[in-house]
Amino acid sequence: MASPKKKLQGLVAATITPMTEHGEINFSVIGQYVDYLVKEQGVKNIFVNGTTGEGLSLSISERRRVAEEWVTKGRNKLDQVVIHVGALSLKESQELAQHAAEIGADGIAVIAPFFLKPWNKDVLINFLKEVAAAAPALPFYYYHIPALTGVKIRAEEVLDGIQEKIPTFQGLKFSDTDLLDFGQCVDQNRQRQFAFLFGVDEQLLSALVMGATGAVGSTYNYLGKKTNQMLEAFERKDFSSALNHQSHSNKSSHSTVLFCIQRFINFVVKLGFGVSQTKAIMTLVSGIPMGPPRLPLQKASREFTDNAEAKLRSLDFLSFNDLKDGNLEACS
Ligand SMILES: CC(=O)N[C@H](C=O)[C@@H](O)[C@H](O)[C@H](O)CO
Ligand SMILES: CC(=O)C(=O)O
Repeated sequence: MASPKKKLQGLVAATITPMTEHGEINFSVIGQYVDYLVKEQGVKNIFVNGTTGEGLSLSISERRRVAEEWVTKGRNKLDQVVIHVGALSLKESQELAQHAAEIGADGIAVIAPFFLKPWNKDVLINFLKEVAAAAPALPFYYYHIPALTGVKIRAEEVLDGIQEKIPTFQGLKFSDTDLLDFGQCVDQNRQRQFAFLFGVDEQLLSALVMGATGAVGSTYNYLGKKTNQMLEAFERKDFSSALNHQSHSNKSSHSTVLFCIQRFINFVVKLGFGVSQTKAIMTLVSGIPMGPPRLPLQKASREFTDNAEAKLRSLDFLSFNDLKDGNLEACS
């Protein structure tokens, strides 16, 4: 049984896997990356080898080494390190789950298998159960991301009775825009101490209203500080500040943080939000080289990186320096 440890809450950064220009993993910057998240963004939880981390584009031995590096460098600095261990091969997934336990990770998360797919909730739960059983002392999270897995089984159904099947089940990472399904997950599990982690960053405020207890996302790598202020305002039940996070009321509604976060994410979405975009933006904002993604081909992403810098520097609503310093009040 999982030890009832501290509940995972607040912001969780979906970490990028830094790479060299040749596409090899650049382990040497992970320590610096931990410090950046903690000191500059106020983010102390991470989700490793997920979508943003390109977990499914890495080899199993790379995934093991990446997980080890984050756990080692995060020791005494981070609150929780959750490792995504989903894979098409149950054996590989179990191997990664066991490995996560051995290295002292704080939890594991698993997506639905996405090639030969589970056709109903019981088949999916049985797969998740087999993975969870390989790490019987680690909190287990189901990572619901139907747009990418193609597994459209509603999360509400997956959660129904899951704790009886998976005793280590501790929460849901919900990366979908169906707020009805998300709200049902919260409502149907009120007596349980599950973590409800929302994964569509641009809709976080709406998800908080529906009962999200935290959020996992790519944008918390570089918008963590501002998003934390929104969470704090929400926590104080200060909804107008959450929506309009600013100390001076004489600014136009366009200068509000929520809308600035939204504008910024919208800008990235228009660039074609993906791992290469996230890597390029994080490199520019943090100064830590994230390199190209493993996929797609490196040349294309390097072209993108050059483009991204020019575009980021010419945003009409936010200066590059204000973005870097997290001064989203400066949004105009
Ligand atoms: C598909 C994907 O990568 N989703 C991320 C996490 O679940 C989010 O953090 C998005 O990157 C973000 O919400 C922007 O759309
Ligand atoms: C965003 C997220 O949670 C992931 O990259 O897996």
